[in-house]
Amino acid sequence: MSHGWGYGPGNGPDTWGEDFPIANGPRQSPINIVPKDAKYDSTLKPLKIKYDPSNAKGILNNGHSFQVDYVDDSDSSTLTGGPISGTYRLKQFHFHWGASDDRGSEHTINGIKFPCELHLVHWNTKYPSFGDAASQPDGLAVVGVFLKIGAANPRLQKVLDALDAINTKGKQTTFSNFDSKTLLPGSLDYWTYDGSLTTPPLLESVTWIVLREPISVSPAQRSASVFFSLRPPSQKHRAFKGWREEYGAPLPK
Ligand SMILES: NS(=O)(=O)NCC1=CS(=O)(=O)c2ccccc21
Ligand SMILES: [Zn+2]
Repeated sequence: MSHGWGYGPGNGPDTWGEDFPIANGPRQSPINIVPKDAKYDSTLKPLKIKYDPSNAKGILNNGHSFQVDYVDDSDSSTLTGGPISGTYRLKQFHFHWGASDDRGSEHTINGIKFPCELHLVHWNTKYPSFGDAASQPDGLAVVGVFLKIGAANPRLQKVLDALDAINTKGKQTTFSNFDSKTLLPGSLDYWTYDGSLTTPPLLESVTWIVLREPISVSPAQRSASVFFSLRPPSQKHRAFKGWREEYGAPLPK
């Protein structure tokens, strides 16, 4: 009997294509980002992020990571601007951690892995629901934020403190009044490309918006989440573009 997907030797990313043939599709994520190869696009806009802390609903151990789910029945927590058209609603955020400081992120920059990567998942309100949007080429927009080892990040602490209550797969608990905007770095400069979910079902419905500036996490904070550690999947090379705040100037090479 085939066991579920994961990051182990028998069920890791190299095996996912057996149950999810789209793993060999044309716009699979994650990728390696090479800043000097980013193409400037004058049509790119600044990101507009509006999150209502009261939309935070709960925190769940989904067996592969932990995710904070948001109420998404109105446009009170949205992503607009950037490379996307229309309004995308925040659905959830989650993290990808490594078992050690030298790995964990899914995207890489010049082949370098970060110890962690935050994903804020949004869905296009031109579709009636998240489920409908997830199967459309412009259905999802995920903001990726790298975490680097450094000073303790107080804004992460509320999330980390909740992990003890969800220490087994399927456990969830209330998680309210959390402003996920506080997790973002000072600069919203980004790279963007059309890609996919990085985990099964690997749907090719994601506009990736990867922020250039990382946020910090302390060694103690990282190890507090190591029991969610995930081995990052292999990277694929895909075209991507860069945007910078000053008059839409290209990101420095
Ligand atoms: N790392 S990732 O954000 O690309 N994939 C995780 C993910 C985000 S999601 O909520 O869109 C979703 C629905 C179903 C299966 C996985 C996922
Ligand atoms: Zn993710």
